[in-house]
This record gives sequence, C-alpha cells and structure tokens, in this order.
Amino acid sequence: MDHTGLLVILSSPSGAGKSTLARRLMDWDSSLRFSISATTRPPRPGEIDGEHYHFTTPDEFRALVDDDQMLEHAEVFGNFYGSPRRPVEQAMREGRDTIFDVDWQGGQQIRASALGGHVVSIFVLPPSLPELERRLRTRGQDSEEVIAGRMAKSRAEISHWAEYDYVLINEDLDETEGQLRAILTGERLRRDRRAGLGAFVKNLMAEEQKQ
Ligand SMILES: Nc1nc2c(ncn2[C@@H]2O[C@H](COP(=O)(O)OP(=O)(O)O)[C@@H](O)[C@H]2O)c(=O)[nH]1
Ligand SMILES: Nc1ncnc2c1ncn2[C@@H]1O[C@H](COP(=O)(O)OP(=O)(O)O)[C@@H](O)[C@H]1O
Repeated sequence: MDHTGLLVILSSPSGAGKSTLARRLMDWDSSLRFSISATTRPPRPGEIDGEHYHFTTPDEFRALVDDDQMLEHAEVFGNFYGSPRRPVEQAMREGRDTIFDVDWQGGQQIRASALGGHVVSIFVLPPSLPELERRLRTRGQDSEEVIAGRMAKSRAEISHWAEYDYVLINEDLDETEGQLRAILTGERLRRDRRAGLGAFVKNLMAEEQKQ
C-alpha cells in the first residue's frame, strides 16, 4: 500500500535512554531511518562523523540554517543541533519512517512544520532523577561537570512531557522497547487507514458483488 513515512520523535532528559531505545527499534525493523543530526558539539570517543552526528563548525552549521537545509534546529547545552531536511523528505517519499532524537524545541518545531501531520511524538521519562544521574555516570562518556550540567537541565526538559502523544517510563529496557514497538505498529495501521484503505475496501466490495 502506498503511504508516506512517519516522523517518530523521541525526546527525554539526557541519559533517560533515547539513543539506546532508538538503536533497539532499528535492530527490530531495518526499514527505520535514523535522522542524523548536525551538531557543533565535539565528538565523544567512539562517535563516528556521518553515523552518530554530522560534526560541524559553528560557521558550517549557520550556513546550513541560512540555506534552509534544517527541518529544525536549536541550541542545547551550549551547542547547536539540527535535523537535516532532505533525507527526511526522501524517506517520507519512500514510505520509510524516520526516528528523531531531538529535544523539546526540536519536537515543537517539527510538529509546527509543514510535515507536522506525520509526527508521532514520544517522551521518555527516567524512573527517578537519581537513576537518571546513575545512567549518565555509567554511560561513562561525560565529565562530572557535563553530568552536573545535564542534571541541572533535566527538569526543564521534563516539564515539556505533556506536549507529546505518548509518555513512557523507561524502567525496564525490554518493556519500554515493547511499548515502542506497539506504538509504531498501531500508528502505522492508523496511517495506512488514512492513506489507502478506502480504495482497498471499495475493491473488496466490488469483488463480492461480482460473485
Ligand atoms: N533540537 C534538536 N535537538 C537535538 C538534535 N540532536 C540531538 N538533540 C538533543 O540534544 C541533546 C544532547 O544530545 P547529545 O549531545 O547527543 O547528548 P546525550 O543526549 O546525552 O546523548 C539531547 O536532548 C538530544 O535529544 C537535533 O537535531 N535537534
Ligand atoms: N531501562 C534502562 N535501565 C538501565 N539502564 C538503561 C536503561 N535505558 C538506558 N540505559 C543506560 O543508560 C545510559 C544512557 O542511555 P542513552 O540511551 O545514552 O540515553 P540518552 O540518549 O537519552 O541520553 C546508557 O548507558 C544506557 O545503556
């Protein structure tokens, strides 16, 4: 059936588990596309340019924005982040769903864009703030200073939870992954109903009359 790809937005305070969940969803369904953001943040050890992020200088980033190549962009934790527009439009044309790992500002901008009708938004909460801090620490990729900065901003991010279609508490990773799969399956069925089931049912009825 012909359909347009969905834009699946995942937001959460840093460390709640978005990237881990996005990776698991893509292992489950290889047709899902991850929106690789551009950022002015320096790469962490092990991060690959063009795979985790497109790492850019502030000047390069500004040029992309000025050239209208960003579907959305925002400043987060003192760095710029943005979602390139073209790969998203291409995936939509191919009927492939795109996953975005963006903050609340990105969520608001994509929802308000011309593509907003295709958005499914999901907010991921940690079971508690001490557990969030523990996860940031066990990820082992940020300095104490960076962790303190992210914890300080976590309440501001969480305050936007009610803007999202779904809100999941990521306590048990397998359970949250199951909930995400269920959401995606349900939202795809809703999309297919909008996109083309009318024609399918018309055909079905016509066949019945022929018999
Ligand atoms: N608005 C927006 N936010 C983004 C984008 N890419 C990443 N972010 C957000 O920026 C924040 C920091 O991301 P990152 O530096 O990878 O740190 P991490 O979330 O701790 O792994 C997270 O809240 C991301 O969701 C983007 O393209 N646009
Ligand atoms: N449900 C969970 N239980 C325990 N640890 C988790 C859970 N979800 C994620 N983590 C761990 O927490 C850390 C932060 O997760 P990550 O996916 O990097 O978060 P985010 O992308 O939201 O910043 C990682 O070390 C990850 O393995």
